[in-house]
Amino acid sequence: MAGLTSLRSTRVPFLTKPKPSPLHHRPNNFSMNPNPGAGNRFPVTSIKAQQAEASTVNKEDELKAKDWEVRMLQEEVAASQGIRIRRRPPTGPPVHYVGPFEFRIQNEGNTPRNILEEIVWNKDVEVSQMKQRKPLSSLKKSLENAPPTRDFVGALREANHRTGFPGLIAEVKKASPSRGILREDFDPVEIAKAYEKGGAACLSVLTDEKYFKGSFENLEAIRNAGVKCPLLCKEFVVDAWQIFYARVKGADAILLIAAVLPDLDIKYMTKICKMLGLTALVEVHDEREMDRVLAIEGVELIGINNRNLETFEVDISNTKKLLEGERGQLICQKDIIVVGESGLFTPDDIAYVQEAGVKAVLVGESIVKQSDPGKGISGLFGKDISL
Ligand SMILES: O=P(O)(O)OC[C@@H](O)[C@@H](O)c1c[nH]c2ccccc12
Repeated sequence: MAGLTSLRSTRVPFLTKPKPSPLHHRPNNFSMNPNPGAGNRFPVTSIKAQQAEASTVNKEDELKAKDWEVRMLQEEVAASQGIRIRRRPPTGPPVHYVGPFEFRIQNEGNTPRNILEEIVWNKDVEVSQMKQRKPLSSLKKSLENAPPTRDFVGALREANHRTGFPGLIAEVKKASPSRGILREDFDPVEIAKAYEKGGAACLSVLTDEKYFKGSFENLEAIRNAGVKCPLLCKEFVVDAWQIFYARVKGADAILLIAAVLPDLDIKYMTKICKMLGLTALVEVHDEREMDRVLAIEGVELIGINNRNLETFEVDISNTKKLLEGERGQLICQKDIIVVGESGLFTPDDIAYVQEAGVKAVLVGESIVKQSDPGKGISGLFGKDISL
């Protein structure tokens, strides 16, 4: 993100003088008349109305400029943390913009650079529309009578102790941008029940519709069908509103992606999760993201994604790489549970990530594709883990 990192050096503060406001152009006798009404060409009321109108226009312009500057600063902070995903498509400064960022937008296309960025940009629009339909105040009302959440981390630890294998988070996943449709006859409740019967400790339910063909209805239906496993809402969170929404729809845990969220967002959102009784699964893909997340107080569950969400490349040795040396030691000291995510198909794969240090795994494709997803679990572990 050279554009952002180079911002500081290219910033030329207030090179251009602020444009005079329309009020500066008023005729001399326009508003300074100490004796209004006497021989004035402009009636006083219309002068006041014009002044008021001009000042509202100025205020609006000013607010737009401030809003834009805040966004530029947020992007600068994100870039300084190595985050390559831009939260929204870049826009030029508002009309009449004068200020430190005026040389900022240069040669930047507003097409997403990769699939993750595209998903995030879409999510931003989707969430702002959903927020209008269901404002936070109404979500908070729905939560007044919500049943308590289930202990997601507790279920993983318990399964790990009981089976000697990493606790399984089995994913209810119909499709993905990298693999297309995984299963045509997709009944989310039936799949969820089969997973539970097959020994899954927790379930992950994709809720993104556009790219993963999931939905919040699926999450709600699984919750209401009497499934006891704690449920992870698998979503691209860009706004704290989504956390409240997930809780209303029956989630016990929610995904936060470090490639998308700067540290401050992760801190703030993990606090909101705690307040709502939800577990945050904070997902990382490389060393830098792992180090950022390890420096945040209160994170108890970290997922290592073996899939690069920008390129779709899958490499399960990523889990091992990120748990080697001091990072692994720090994770042990902090008693953090690590989840090995994506690309796990065989008992050997499970043994490999377990050896690397994970206490849990997140698996979708290899089990959802089986005609009986419950039996798919025995195939994955090489053993029936339901007993
Ligand atoms: O189907 P797989 O390769 O077993 O992967 C499951 C899960 O790890 C993957 O769906 C996933 C991990 N992190 C994500 C973030 C968003 C969407 C999807 C994901």
